[in-house]
Amino acid sequence: MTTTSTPFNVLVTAEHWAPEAQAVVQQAGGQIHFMAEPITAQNLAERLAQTGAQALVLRGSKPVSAAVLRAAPALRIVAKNGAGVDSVDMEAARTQGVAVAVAQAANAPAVAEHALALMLALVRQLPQLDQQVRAGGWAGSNWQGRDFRGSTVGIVGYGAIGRATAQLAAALGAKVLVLRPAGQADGFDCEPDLRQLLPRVDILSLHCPLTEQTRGLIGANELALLRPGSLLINTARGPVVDEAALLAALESGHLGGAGLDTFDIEPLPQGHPLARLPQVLLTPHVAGVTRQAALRVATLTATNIVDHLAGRPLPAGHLL
Ligand SMILES: NC(=O)C1=CN([C@@H]2O[C@H](COP(=O)(O)OP(=O)(O)OC[C@H]3O[C@@H](n4cnc5c(N)ncnc54)[C@H](O)[C@@H]3O)[C@@H](O)[C@H]2O)C=CC1
Ligand SMILES: O=C(O)C(=O)CO
Repeated sequence: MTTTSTPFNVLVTAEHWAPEAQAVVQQAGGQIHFMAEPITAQNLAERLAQTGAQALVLRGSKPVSAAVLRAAPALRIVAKNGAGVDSVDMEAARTQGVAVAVAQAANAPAVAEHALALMLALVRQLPQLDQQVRAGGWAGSNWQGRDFRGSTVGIVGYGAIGRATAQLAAALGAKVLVLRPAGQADGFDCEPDLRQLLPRVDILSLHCPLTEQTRGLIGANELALLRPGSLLINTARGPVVDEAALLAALESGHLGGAGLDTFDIEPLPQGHPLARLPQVLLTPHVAGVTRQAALRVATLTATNIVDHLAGRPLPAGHLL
């Protein structure tokens, strides 16, 4: 059992957390506090100050700004209950000596399966076929689909999720091309230049974090470099893609379809133009949320907190 020397407080940016994760914290002497939605920078700062929390469990993309961190002098770790820390001011955390940890790779298999599900559904035009049958249509042998096997899948962001997605796609017979410095990544071909990679792929799947370098990484120029009829899968973060450019590429027919789990604004506003396009599959930022992944993520997040507060080093890749 993990223990820290003194009792500590953990604030969770949600109303629930897996009981198994709570048990890990409580057995180490931690007291858990929850927060109700909506969570803003202001009420998060207030609650951190009020609870004197040493650890913050970040569920979802709640704003952990410099002001929030300044309001929490006792805080020693922000533990993301997941992978993406784009809502955390990393520079301010460094300045204040607050560690930022992720549940590295714990939801990767789930996100990879979701990305692959989006790819297959789009390649086989499942949304359109489903609608056709419901409307009384029956294309039958007049329909011609296309194989996923033999497609080239481009992977941008070859970390835990990118690697898992590449493996699943390859297992189904796709060629994989990874955006990475020359050489090979686990046997997959690599291309170091995004502009060279884009015209070589049928499906582009995004798995990089949202950073100042990746914001708008896929804009109008990049979309134009994709082959006509290509597919875009974004389970990373909405702003990695220029949403207006994406819409234009879909409406012009240059892009054959898109599978999107993440958006500029979440929840996706009602009546959003993307929701009017039949060649677009939309899911509500749930790629990483399976029962199994949620449990792995929560218990790893709890272990990261307990270990860090006890002065034990976290495994490589967990502490950013
Ligand atoms: N839709 C969902 O439910 C989920 C989405 N995510 C998103 O997926 C992202 C990736 O997660 P993991 O694979 O676990 O993270 P990771 O840290 O294991 O991998 C990220 C990879 O992206 C690479 N990268 C960083 N900047 C890049 C750039 N400019 N160009 C190309 N590659 C770049 C890194 O070198 C690293 O290999 C998260 O940051 C998060 O935004 C993560 C989990 C769930
Ligand atoms: O882990 C993450 O970053 C998420 O997007 C949560 O599902």
